[in-house]
Amino acid sequence: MVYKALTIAGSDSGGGAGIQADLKTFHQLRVFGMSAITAVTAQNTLGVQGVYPLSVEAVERQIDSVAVDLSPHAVKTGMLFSHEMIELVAHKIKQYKWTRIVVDPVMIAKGGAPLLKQEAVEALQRHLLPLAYVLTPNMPEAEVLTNMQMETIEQRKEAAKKLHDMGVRYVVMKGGHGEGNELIDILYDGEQFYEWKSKRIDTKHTHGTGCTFAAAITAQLAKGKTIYEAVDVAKRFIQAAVEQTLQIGSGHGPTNHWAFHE
Ligand SMILES: Nc1ncnc2c1ncn2[C@@H]1O[C@H](COP(=O)(O)OP(=O)(O)OP(=O)(O)O)[C@@H](O)[C@H]1O
Ligand SMILES: Cc1ncc(CO)c(N)n1
Repeated sequence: MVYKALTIAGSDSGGGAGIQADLKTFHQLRVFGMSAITAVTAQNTLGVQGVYPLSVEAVERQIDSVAVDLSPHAVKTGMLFSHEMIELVAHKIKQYKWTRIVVDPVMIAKGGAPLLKQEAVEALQRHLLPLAYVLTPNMPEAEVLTNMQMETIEQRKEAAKKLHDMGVRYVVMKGGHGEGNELIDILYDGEQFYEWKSKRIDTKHTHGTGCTFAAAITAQLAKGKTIYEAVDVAKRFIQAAVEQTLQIGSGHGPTNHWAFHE
């Protein structure tokens, strides 16, 4: 059986985040990767030098081409940039009756460059969250989506409940932006919370951690794994990828997509 996953996201020329991180992660987890590119970014380990969105029509064609011929088992969304693109993606998810949807609500790159227009946040809340099987916000993204504070674990759990109320099936709150040496990722399934704790690795090479983590969840869901199993593998995948970074580029380098073996 060949498991297939589609990523609808932006291209990172530097290869560490976006479409490139997703495809490398799918591949490493033995899932056939396909892509619909929403925007091309000129990007490296030093930052984002340019953002060039594709037309809605170009994205629609890519999604249709994949959908009619290659039927993905799971779909991930990353950088969507505008409300028009969000509405299109929501429409396509409904049209093709896709259910295993992982929405990574990408808003800004680590260096601060915007990857989603501010006015598109409402479209994300209205159109995409209700279709999300899994939502993987980092702490600043969860703050924007819920208008709630994320300082304590209790506050993050309350925010997860609110996101669940907004229509998300499973909320995975990433803990990369937290304080202290311990990193806590939280899964909320509407009833219970599950926590993954790990030691924060002291490195500046964390470009693309969020994309890679969400892509690993997507790959596991494509194989029919449960959400708990998917997050568990993703956590181990990202831990190994940050632990064994490649030390390339002179800024915030990419993670190592070769590091984890199932
Ligand atoms: N320094 C670190 N050491 C270990 N794990 C980390 C580290 N930084 C992030 N992670 C893990 O990586 C995953 C992604 O978390 P994070 O909150 O950094 O995502 P993100 O901000 O969306 O990343 P990006 O915007 O760079 O794609 C989480 O599982 C988190 O626990
Ligand atoms: C294209 C793209 N998507 C997502 C991120 C977030 O890490 C990034 N830096 N670039």
